[in-house]
Amino acid sequence: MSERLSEETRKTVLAPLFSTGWAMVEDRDAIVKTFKFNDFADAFGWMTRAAIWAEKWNHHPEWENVYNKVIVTLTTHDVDGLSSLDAKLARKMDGLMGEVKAG
Ligand SMILES: C[C@H](O)[C@H](O)[C@H]1CNC2=NC(N)=NC(=O)C2=N1
Repeated sequence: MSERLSEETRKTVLAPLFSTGWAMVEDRDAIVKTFKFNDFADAFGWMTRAAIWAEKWNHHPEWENVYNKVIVTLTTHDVDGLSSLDAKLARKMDGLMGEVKAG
């Protein structure tokens, strides 16, 4: 089971994610990013890849897909805040962008 990120750890773990477009959600301990693709097929293909990792790690995103956009919010419900699993999934999602054409 994952633990909530400490103040010290979150500085080092979250800073690189903020530089790739992730941001803190205003009223909760969660991060959010909008991923944009060429079209729905690319967006859904990316979601399928991300879903396989989410299931493998038993860590699931809150996300919404509107045509070529996927708005992802990551937080760890079990600890009511951010854990290292959120950072791990965020990095994976960023990495998977290399497997589809970005819009
Ligand atoms: C019972 C199950 O293992 C847990 O509810 C898992 C499933 N996926 C999860 N996903 C996320 N994002 N946070 C969790 O705390 C979480 N917990």
